[in-house]
Amino acid sequence: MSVTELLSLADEDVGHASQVVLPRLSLTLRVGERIALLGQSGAGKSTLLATLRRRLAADAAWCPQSHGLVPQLAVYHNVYMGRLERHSALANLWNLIRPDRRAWTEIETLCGELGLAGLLRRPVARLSGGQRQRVAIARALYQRRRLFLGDEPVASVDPHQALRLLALIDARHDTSVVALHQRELALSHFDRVWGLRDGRLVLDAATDTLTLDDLDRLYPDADAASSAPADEAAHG
Ligand SMILES: Nc1ncnc2c1ncn2[C@@H]1O[C@H](COP(=O)(O)OP(=O)(O)OP(=O)(O)O)[C@@H](O)[C@H]1O
Repeated sequence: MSVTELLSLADEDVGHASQVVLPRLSLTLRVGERIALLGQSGAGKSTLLATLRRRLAADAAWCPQSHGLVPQLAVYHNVYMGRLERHSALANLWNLIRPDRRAWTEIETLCGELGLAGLLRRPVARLSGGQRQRVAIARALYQRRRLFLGDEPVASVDPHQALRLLALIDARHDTSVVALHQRELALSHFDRVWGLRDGRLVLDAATDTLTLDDLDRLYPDADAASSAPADEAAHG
């Protein structure tokens, strides 16, 4: 593997214990790349991210699709969980009762940048969907890793906010792989697209060589919709 490669898969079966989702997958992730991972629901984006996460655990900050937040706990504690494993159990327990001052200051700054100022004490259960998403991003940023792996981390925010959040992610990571459904965002913000369809990586290309039509081909439902009028005409 070259020094600029973070990971290389060569003809590997990627999937779950009970099911191979992406058979004989080959791809390379290089340092410095910003990759948009596209494909219709069920194409295998989360499965591939889980594999990257397993292989690159020490380098990877992880922002899961389900957010993985603890609703009863405050924003501060949820973000703090990003670094739980770096402290002793006793320190973590004590922090629950009396937040560590340095961690509080750092998380307060981070949350301010993410538009969550003033919400550190609020239980996550009392946040909006977009706010919860930003807490999940804050927890991933708090992990301080070189690589960001995100499973639809900007799915529930508006397009402007999505760009701002991605810029914050970029500022703190030299490499990222982000699953998303916004094709325009994939082309405007990322420098490479991995596109999954029918159990294969059918697209692995620089975004400046791609158009929205190229991305549309990753979605069989879009094929069906665009061919519907022709079918109707044929039957009419
Ligand atoms: N834990 C699991 N065990 C076995 N199969 C799974 C598991 N998780 C997902 N799958 C299957 O793997 C395939 C790919 O699912 P995956 O969640 O990776 O898709 P996705 O592209 O992330 O979808 P979405 O956009 O809906 O999140 C699906 O057929 C799914 O049913």
